Amino acid sequence: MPAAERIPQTLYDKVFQAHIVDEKLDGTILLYIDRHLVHEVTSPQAFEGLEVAGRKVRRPDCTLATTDHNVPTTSRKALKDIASFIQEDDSRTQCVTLEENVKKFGITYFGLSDKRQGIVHVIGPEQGFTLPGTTVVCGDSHTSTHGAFGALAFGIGTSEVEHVLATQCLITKRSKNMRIQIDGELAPGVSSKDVVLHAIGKIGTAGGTGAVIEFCGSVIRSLSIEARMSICNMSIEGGARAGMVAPDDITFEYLKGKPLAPKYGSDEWNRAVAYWKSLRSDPDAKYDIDVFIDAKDIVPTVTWGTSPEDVVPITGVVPDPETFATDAKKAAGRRMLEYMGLVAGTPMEDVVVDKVFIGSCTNSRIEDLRAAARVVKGKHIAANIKRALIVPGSGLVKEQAEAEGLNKIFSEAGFEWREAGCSMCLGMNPDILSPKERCASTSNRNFEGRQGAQGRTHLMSPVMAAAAAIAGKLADVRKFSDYNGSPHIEAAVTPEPTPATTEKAHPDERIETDDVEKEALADQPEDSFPQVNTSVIRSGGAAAPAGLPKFTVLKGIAAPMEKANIDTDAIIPKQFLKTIKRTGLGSALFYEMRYLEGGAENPDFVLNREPYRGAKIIVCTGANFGCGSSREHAPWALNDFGVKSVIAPSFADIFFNNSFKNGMLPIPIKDKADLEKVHAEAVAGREVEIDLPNQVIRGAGGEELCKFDVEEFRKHCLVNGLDDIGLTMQMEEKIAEFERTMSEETPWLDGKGYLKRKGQGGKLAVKAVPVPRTNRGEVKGEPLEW
Ligand SMILES: CC(C)[C@H](C(=O)O)[C@@H](O)C(=O)O
Ligand code: SF4
Repeated sequence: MPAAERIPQTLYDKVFQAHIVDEKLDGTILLYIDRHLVHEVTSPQAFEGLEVAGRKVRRPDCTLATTDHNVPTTSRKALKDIASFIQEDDSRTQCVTLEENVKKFGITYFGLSDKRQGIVHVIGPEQGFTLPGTTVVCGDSHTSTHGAFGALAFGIGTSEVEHVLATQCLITKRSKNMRIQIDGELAPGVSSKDVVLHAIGKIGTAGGTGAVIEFCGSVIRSLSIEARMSICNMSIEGGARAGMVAPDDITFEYLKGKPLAPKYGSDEWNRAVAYWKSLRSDPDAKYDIDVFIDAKDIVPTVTWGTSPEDVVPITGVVPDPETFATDAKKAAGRRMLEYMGLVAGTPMEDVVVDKVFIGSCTNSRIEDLRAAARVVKGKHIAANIKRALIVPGSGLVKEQAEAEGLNKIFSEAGFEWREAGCSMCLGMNPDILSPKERCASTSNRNFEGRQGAQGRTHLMSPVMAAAAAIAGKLADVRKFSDYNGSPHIEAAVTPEPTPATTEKAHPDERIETDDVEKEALADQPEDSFPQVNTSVIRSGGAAAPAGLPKFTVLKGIAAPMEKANIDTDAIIPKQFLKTIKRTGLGSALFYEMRYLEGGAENPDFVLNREPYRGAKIIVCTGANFGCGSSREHAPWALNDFGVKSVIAPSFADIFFNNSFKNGMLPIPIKDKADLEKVHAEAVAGREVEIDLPNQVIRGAGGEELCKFDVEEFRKHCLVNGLDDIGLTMQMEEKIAEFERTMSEETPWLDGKGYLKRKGQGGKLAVKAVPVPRTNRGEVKGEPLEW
């Protein structure tokens, strides 16, 4: 597959190129997907869509499902089945629905009685399902985690989940190349989480918009796979589509003996490793954005605000919003301090904590637990700590930790030792914060209400969370007597080979951290796609079902908003993700902002005021609209409310995609003067007209306010109301041909054992039965859930 190229390529270019099934004139690409992970929250509507259209899952052998977000983390000793185990109705429905779907569609599934169950981004790597050079997707934004293996891994929305289930392909575009190079040596007490929090603080939450980040440099090379996963995991918090690390001996070492990896020492293994070794950026490859970080500038880092970019060294103080660059930033900063219950100037080490959460797909792997256990060993959590939870990322992590006695160390120190799941990372299960409770958390998002309505989250590394639990307040782990001076915690055990990489510093391209540059980063042009002359866009023929209402001209009231970084947790909070339908979410749109405590409408919120109650358009002057989670519930809620178009300076990638899949039109307008014209109309309460065929926005009197860009293929689908799954299915021959080549060139990607169960249909019972072979054809005797 990896043919020699004349144009120097990055790691991302190589993996992307190797998966192109078809490319249109406008740069729209049909990309083959090797690995699809599925969980209960973002899949019900996708399976329903398949069923309604009478479609099958194309590659059950390349699809792996588990249940993680909704599951209680209490003891499973008395577990009979998921239906009787989950108390909360909607959570139960979602999990039971997944079990029905995996049976119906013949997909491998790790349920609660299977020790391989866990957070979807922990189990994929653990099983060797995630492999270098693969494309990996999941209806979940933190799919970026898998990039640690040199995979191109990214989150998708539910419509795209359906698309991949049906076709094993996705319609996409090339991303920009971004490189974050971290050189030097990490000091004791500084971990990969500090590296990524520091990087996000530097680039901002929109810094990586439209880009795939390659993490490189001597620090990355020295890190274990687990640590690399923590870094790639939070690429999404830096706004990027994905994060990647070139595979090396550390990667190969990790994969040895993994159930779904090629068998170590076999011809297939050797062939795979030879291919994987080619997955390095060419020495003269070009990056659109380059960032350089010196390891000696990184200290243990914590967040103070409600966005992952609000970071400060633990030795610092709560920042003063009055010193921020613009009025909008000052106002946002004031709101954050109020929400977080903090006073500017307070030393971070004086901030008292109520709860501690060590878990999530960022930091719930064995290495994280070992590091935290080292800090708490022989100590006890402070008297003011109401609860301290350790939630292993998977049943296998839990088992390993117990074998090492870590559970004992934690229990003796006063921590709760829980079962695997997402838990208090977003609290879709019963593990939540009470209002105003403050949490030291190893998770990845500190958005308002994320861990519980009005909960206050501070993000940090596992050793820092452990230190906070012992101190009862945010604490500098380096001050723990037996911790200071010990070697770096996440150094990989395998000796580092000397790779021929491009990892040299580019001093003249280093970026500074001020806000102006953060914005400039976010504003990098998105569409520099090469025009490759292959086939032309098909128009929807008879075989293309017209599944969506057509979008041509939209005229209506536009609601003005001014905030930057409006995240999808704010658009639709987690408690509403438990639905298995796409409709009915309109009343929950912007729930926390729209309603006061007790449920009355907040009269200050724009959508509660006339004439905006009937808004069809939102005009937001703040950048990065729709950042955060991949939940398609966000566009569903907007759509259900009646909003069909959002206009903003920039959008987060997944939200942007998800909107089009629902017949909605997100319009990025970078020109401040143009955006201000539309915003002024919205503020005046006048109607705005969006004319998609002519790509013009007009005022109420028909006068032109500005023009806008839209990709040709997306416009075509919107104007004609086309279901793009139908369009992709017309490409059957090309997809089948791609699969034939793939089976010859990368045979280790065919899930042989899984294929065996293809076609067993809906007759399977949900019970543990021994499966003689894994998809590698080896005898394992491990029970599967069905
Ligand atoms: C439920 C899912 C859509 C969501 C995501 O995409 O990130 C969740 O995992 C989260 O962390 O908010
Ligand atoms: S971010 Fe949290 S909720 Fe989302 S997948 Fe990871 S652990 Fe689960």
